[in-house]
Amino acid sequence: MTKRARLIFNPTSGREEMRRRLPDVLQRLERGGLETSTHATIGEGDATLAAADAIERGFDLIIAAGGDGTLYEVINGMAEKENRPPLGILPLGTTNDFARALGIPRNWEYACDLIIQQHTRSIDVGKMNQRYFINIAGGGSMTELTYEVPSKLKTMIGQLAYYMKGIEKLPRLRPIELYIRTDEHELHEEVMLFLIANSNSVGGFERLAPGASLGDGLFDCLILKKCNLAEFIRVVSLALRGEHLSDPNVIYFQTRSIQVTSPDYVQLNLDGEFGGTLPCLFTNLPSHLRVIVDESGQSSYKN
Ligand SMILES: Nc1ncnc2c1ncn2[C@@H]1O[C@H](COP(=O)(O)OP(=O)(O)OP(=O)(O)O)[C@@H](O)[C@H]1O
Repeated sequence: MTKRARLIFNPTSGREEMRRRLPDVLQRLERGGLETSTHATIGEGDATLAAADAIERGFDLIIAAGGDGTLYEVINGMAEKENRPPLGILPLGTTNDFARALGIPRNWEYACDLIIQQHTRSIDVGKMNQRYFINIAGGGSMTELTYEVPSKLKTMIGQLAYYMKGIEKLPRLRPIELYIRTDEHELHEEVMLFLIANSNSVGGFERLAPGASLGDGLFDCLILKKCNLAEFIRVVSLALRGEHLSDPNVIYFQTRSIQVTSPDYVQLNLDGEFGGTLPCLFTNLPSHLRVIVDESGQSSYKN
């Protein structure tokens, strides 16, 4: 039976690939039995409204085409609804951390074929106050950098934009004072940054949270204690190799809910987007969303 899909795409994502690909994508989905209508996003927040609207209109499937930013917005439109149809992903953004965590290929034809096959997997969703995330949340000086890169700039120079911004920001590192409370831990610490990971593939740091699994109902929490620039750089280079968890400057634990407060003004980053400021409560919503994945080769998916 033909199913109705709603394709929500960001025409500015990546190198504007979706603009060129749209007719081919629609044709391929149609041939695979998915009658697909589209919504091109017009700016920030639009994908959230479009996803909520698609659920209300009873679509069988929602497809998010773009980068992590688009995906974040779509999930925020879906997470509070009672009925949540499966979510397909066409990873056409500059960064596609989440798609990579699920083993969804960047190749649009292959990604379309996965959506046609509709093999789903239930994944945990992170809730932070009234917002939702799937990859990672965090706060601290370094985590402010991702959403400061304007979308236009990202389109033009892609991944390079992140590195430029990162380098610019390094001398501005400053510690923040945090109070952290979970069922198991209570901490009061001066920290450089804290990260709450849901998946294990984050911002090019594939081994940042090696224990994180999208289906275990737990967050992997990483806290980098106050340190100097040399120590900071050492931890970052260890993190690239996945060897940072035993560093004395790193606190690591798993938990299902975590409360974070601070006397400082601390901005939050949710899946690379600005996510408000502290205080906040993070809760893991186990198996909250069904995402279409590759049945055969989920190399990086851990269960
Ligand atoms: N028509 C539009 N014009 C400009 N920005 C848009 C438009 N539609 C959506 N956006 C915004 O663009 C942001 C970035 O989108 P997305 O993540 O899909 O692409 P990207 O920048 O290539 O990838 P990433 O953010 O993963 O690096 C989204 O957060 C969204 O709010």
